[in-house]
Amino acid sequence: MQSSMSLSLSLSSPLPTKANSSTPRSIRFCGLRREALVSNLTHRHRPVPPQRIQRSRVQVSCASTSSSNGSSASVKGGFDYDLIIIGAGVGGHGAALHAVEKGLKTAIIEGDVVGGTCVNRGCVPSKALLAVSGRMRELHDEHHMKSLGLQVSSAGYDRQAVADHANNLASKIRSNLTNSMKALGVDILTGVGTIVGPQKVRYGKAGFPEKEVTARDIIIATGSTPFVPNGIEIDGKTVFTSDHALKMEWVPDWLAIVGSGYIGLEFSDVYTALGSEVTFIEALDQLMPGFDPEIGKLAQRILINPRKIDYHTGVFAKKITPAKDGKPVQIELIDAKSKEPTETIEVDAALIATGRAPFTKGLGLENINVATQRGFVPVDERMRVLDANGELVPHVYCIGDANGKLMLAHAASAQGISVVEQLTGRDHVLNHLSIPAACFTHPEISMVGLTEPQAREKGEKEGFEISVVKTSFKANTKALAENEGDGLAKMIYRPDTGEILGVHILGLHAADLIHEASNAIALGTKVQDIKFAVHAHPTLSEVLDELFKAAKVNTGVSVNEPVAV
Ligand SMILES: Cc1cc2nc3c(=O)[nH]c(=O)nc-3n(C[C@H](O)[C@H](O)[C@H](O)COP(=O)(O)OP(=O)(O)OC[C@H]3O[C@@H](n4cnc5c(N)ncnc54)[C@H](O)[C@@H]3O)c2cc1C
Ligand SMILES: NC(=O)c1ccc[n+]([C@@H]2O[C@H](COP(=O)([O-])OP(=O)(O)OC[C@H]3O[C@@H](n4cnc5c(N)ncnc54)[C@H](O)[C@@H]3O)[C@@H](O)[C@H]2O)c1
Repeated sequence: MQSSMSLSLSLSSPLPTKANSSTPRSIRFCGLRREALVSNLTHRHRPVPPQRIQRSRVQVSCASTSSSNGSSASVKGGFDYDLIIIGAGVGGHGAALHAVEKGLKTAIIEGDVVGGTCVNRGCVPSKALLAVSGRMRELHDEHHMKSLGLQVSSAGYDRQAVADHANNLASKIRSNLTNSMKALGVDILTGVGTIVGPQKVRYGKAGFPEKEVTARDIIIATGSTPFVPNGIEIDGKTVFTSDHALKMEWVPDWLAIVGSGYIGLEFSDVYTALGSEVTFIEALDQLMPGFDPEIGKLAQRILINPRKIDYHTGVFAKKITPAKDGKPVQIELIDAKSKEPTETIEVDAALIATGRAPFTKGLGLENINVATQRGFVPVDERMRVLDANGELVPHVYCIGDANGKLMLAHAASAQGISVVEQLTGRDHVLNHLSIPAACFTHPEISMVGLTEPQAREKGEKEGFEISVVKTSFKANTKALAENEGDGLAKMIYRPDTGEILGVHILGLHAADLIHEASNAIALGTKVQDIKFAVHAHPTLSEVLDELFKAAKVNTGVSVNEPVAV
């Protein structure tokens, strides 16, 4: 199990960006327009030979047409396709759309439903539930309402209608994704895909004859499933994972959440808003160990302490037994270091949020001499798959959760686009340190780049100083108008060069605010330049404006200083 936060640390490379103005405008993926994804691309490019810049002539529309491979390109080398993608989650979808746009004859193989984890069991339904919890929280906050001059009689909810909202949203986005691929001419092949040899994939559904297809290049995009530690028995009713929780079949009075990462924290926001009491069980010594420690502490003050949440840290859930025969769920805890039993707690239900495991079984990796590492497919910085000897496997790439680099939807998609750029003649390395992440609690938490301890460590190793600046939401007019002054933004940067190393935000709409910082990192924009960018007043974006303006950079060169007129 790897957290995205810890994984992001080892990655670095600079990243300027070039937006692609001819990207179709009407396709949406998990709320992100395609051009937004493309604009996260880069760099280190060599000129593309003109004959390779073929564009699909298929017009984008959301009409549901059967797929007929709209790409005008014929496949060189006698292959059925230029590109086969195994897995139609957000990573596969992003890669497929970019591939047809680049003129590649493309097929995508899906063994279950289009959209994968994010659309069906992840980002999409969880954000629908979080939209409900945000409103419930606000309506129940009498003090907040009174200070705005509002009077609201007690707010309630209809559990089934809440569940339907999440489910309907997933269906809608799933059908948008499917239609966008069909409209662009991606062949959607149904069945579980297995690599049977170089450039050859077999796929099929149980009860149907299997088929074989060939392609010049293959992208593995098979994603992940919930990781459940040994000793924990899942019954899907009283002991469950996020897959079950998203169906919102019931709201337990007392819920234990094992793991205080993204999933644990987001679900604690949902369940406490709907009336549950929550007990966190976290193996590490503090809650939310993946966040910048200062942001983690503040998150504890805002998101944990005032709510009906208690916690046990430094303990493992060694054994969990579902409720049965009138007995509640039993959770046996052991000390994370000594492994000695500490206590057994009894709750109504337990949500297991202990990370994700790569979904790579049955993929036939042994047929191309690839040995997984704890299930993850080993790749280099260009997502090219490495074999058991550490050599590149020609024509095979792996993107998204299955490679474990950064388990986020937009990272999977950006990796897919990056691979297609390489396949169509432009060298490309994605800067993972420019990829933002967000936790959609109320208020939200977001981050990009290094945490303060990581930046300090890097500075010590590489011999540079770091500086930190902070701004509070309490000084922001818009936040105060909303009566949402709780929050902090901090930036870690190099005072000698103005390079932005990391930005962390906790506060209203933090997930949206982070993009100014992530784009600055992606584009290599320095603090001394961005501090002169103008922000509309009164907006939350002024929180970042204040942050940039508070930074003190001394490059020894005065050309960037403002000129008095
Ligand atoms: C509760 C929850 C909330 C989340 N919220 C967010 C969020 O807000 N923001 C965010 O960025 N990320 C979020 N994530 C993470 C995000 O869902 C994943 O990072 C993302 O889905 C990974 O995309 P992927 O394309 O790599 O894999 P997946 O989305 O997992 O897709 C893989 C697809 O491959 C298919 N497949 C697997 N094996 C085969 C095979 N052999 N043949 C054919 N098909 C196969 C699967 O059926 C699946 O459809 C969340 C995750 C969870 C669980
Ligand atoms: N908003 C988002 O972007 C979002 C939301 C949900 C999920 N995700 C993605 O899904 C992935 C999985 O999320 P997650 O929260 O399950 O994983 P995570 O890695 O973020 O957190 C898991 C936590 O569980 C703890 N843990 C592990 N085993 C334990 C045990 N036996 N007992 C007690 N604690 C234990 C770990 O120390 C860690 O803090 C993440 O990597 C994230 O990228 C993203």
